[in-house]
Amino acid sequence: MARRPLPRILSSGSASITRSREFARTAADSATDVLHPLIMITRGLRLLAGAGRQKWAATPKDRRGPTLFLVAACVLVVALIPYGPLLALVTVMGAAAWKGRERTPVKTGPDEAETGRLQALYEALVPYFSTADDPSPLFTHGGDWDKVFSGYEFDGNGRVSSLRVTYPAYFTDSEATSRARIEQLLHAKSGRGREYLFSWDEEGNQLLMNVLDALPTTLTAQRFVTAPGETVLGFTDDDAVQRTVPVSDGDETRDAPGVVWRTGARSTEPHLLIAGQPGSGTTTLLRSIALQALQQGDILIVEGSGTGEYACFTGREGVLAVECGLAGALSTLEWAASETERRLIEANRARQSGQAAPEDIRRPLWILLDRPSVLGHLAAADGGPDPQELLQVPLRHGRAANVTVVMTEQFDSLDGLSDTVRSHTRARVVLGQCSPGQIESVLGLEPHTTPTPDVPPGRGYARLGTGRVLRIQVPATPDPYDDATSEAQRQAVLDLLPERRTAVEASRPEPVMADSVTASVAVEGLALSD
Ligand SMILES: Nc1ncnc2c1ncn2[C@@H]1O[C@H](COP(=O)(O)OP(=O)(O)OP(=O)(O)O)[C@@H](O)[C@H]1O
Repeated sequence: MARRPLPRILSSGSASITRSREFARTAADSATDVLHPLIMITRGLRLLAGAGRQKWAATPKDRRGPTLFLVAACVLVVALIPYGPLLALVTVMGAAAWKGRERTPVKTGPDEAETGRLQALYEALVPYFSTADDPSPLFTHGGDWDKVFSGYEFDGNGRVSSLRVTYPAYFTDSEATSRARIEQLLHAKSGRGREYLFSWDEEGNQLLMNVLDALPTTLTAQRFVTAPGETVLGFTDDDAVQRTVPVSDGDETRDAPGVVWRTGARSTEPHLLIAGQPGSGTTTLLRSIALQALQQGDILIVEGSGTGEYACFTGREGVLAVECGLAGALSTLEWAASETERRLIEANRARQSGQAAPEDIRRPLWILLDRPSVLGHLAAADGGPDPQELLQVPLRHGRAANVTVVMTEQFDSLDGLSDTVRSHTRARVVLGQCSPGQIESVLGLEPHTTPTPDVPPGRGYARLGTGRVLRIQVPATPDPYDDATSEAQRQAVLDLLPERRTAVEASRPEPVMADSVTASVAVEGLALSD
C-alpha cells in the first residue's frame, strides 16, 4: 500500500521552527549591536553611582556637610557658566562610557589556585583509581582532572568544599578499608579541621564529598514539644531525621531536626549510655534528660563524681533522691531494683485480673547515674557490691515496668561496664573529641563523617539501636548554681525545675549532706508507702 504523505504542517514544522529561531537570534544580535553604546553608558553610570555611594558611605559624618556644600557650589558654577550643563552632560557620558567599556567578567570556572588544588587531588587519587592493565584509565599521571571531577565547589578560603568524583568500576568500593583510604586521602588533601561527609554511589561509580557546616550551638534548655515517652537528646542535621521539634532560638521560633529517643513499654532501646571525654558535656546531657523526665515521671540521681552538679534537683517534686555517697547510692539502687520487681508483679496481677495497670506503676521512673564507675571503685575497696550489679533488674525488666536507666561514663572507664549494662543500653551517645575507632567502640559503627579535632562541649554522635549514626549537639543546660553560668541560661534551667517539696533555705545547699538526707527520706517514704 502506498504511503500517504504527512500533513504539511508536520513535515515542514521543524524547518520553519529552526528558521524562526535563526531569525530571532539575528534580530537579537543586531539589536545588541545597535544598543551597545547605550548599554555601555548605562553600565558605566551604574558603576559611577556605586562608586559615589561607596565614597559617601566612607566619608566621616563630620565631613559630609562641607563635602555636600562643595558639590552644590560646583553644580551652581557649572549651571551658571555658558554651555556649562551641556559640557557637564558630555563629560559625565564620556566618563560613563569609559567606565562601562568592559563587562565585569563572570566567573565560569576555577581560577589558577583552584585548578592547582583540583589537579593535586587528581594526582593523589591516581595510585588508588588505576591499574597497570587498564587500556583506557580514567586516572593517569598528568591526566585531565575535568574528566573525573564532574562537580566542585570552593569555600571563601579557596578550599574544596564539595567534590563529585567518578571512579573506575573495578575500584573495590564495597570494601570498608578501600573506602576509608580514599576518604582519609581526600580529607587530608582538602584541608583538615573540617567535617566531611562522604556519600558513595556504588551503582553509578561516583563519590560525593561535602564539607558539613558545624551544628548550631545556640539552642538552650527549654520545654520541648514532644509526645509522652519522648526525650530530646539533642539536635542534628536537617536531612538526617524526619522529625523536627519547634524550638526557641534566640528571638525566633523555628523547627529544628531533633534526635528524639522513645522510652517505655514499646521502646526498642529502653536504656541509654552516654560516653564522653572529660568536660565534653555528659553531665549537661544527663541534666537535660532529667529536666525532661520530670515532666511526667520521677527520677533518682546517683552522682559518682560527687561534685554536686545536680544540687539544683534536691528536694524538687518528682526527685526521689540525689545521691553522691556510696552507702546512699547502694540503698537507692536496692530500692530501685525492688521497685522494678514490685511494678512487674503489680502489672502481672492487673493483667491476670483483666484490669488496667494501676496509675502508680504507669508513672515512669528514671534512674540517672553519672559516672557510676567511681562508686564501683569505692565499693571494691570497701569489699562491698558494685552498684552496677544492682542495676541488673531495672536494665533487664525496666522496659515492661516503665523504668529507664541512663548512665554516663568517661572513655577510660568504659572497660569496667558489666555485660548487662553493655547489652541493655542500646541507645548510645558519644560526646567530645574522639577518634573514629573510639566512636565505633561505643556506637558499633564508625560515623560516616570525619570527626574534627576541635569540638565544643555537647557535640558528638548518637545512635538509637541499629539506626544510623547521627551528629548531635546537646542543648546547653548548665548547672544554675555554677557561677560561670550566664543569667539567661540559669533562669532557663530554673524555670524548668519543678517546685520544691519543702521550704529549704534559699542559699546554695551543701550537696553531699543535703543529698544524703533527701535520699534517705525519699526512699524511706516510698518504702513505707509500699
Ligand atoms: N551542650 C552544651 N552547650 C554549651 N555548653 C556546654 C554543653 N555541654 C557542656 N557545656 C559546658 O561545658 C562544661 C563541661 O560540661 P559538663 O560538666 O557537662 O561536662 P562533663 O562531661 O560532665 O565533664 P566532667 O565529667 O569532666 O566534669 C560546662 O561548663 C558546661 O556548661
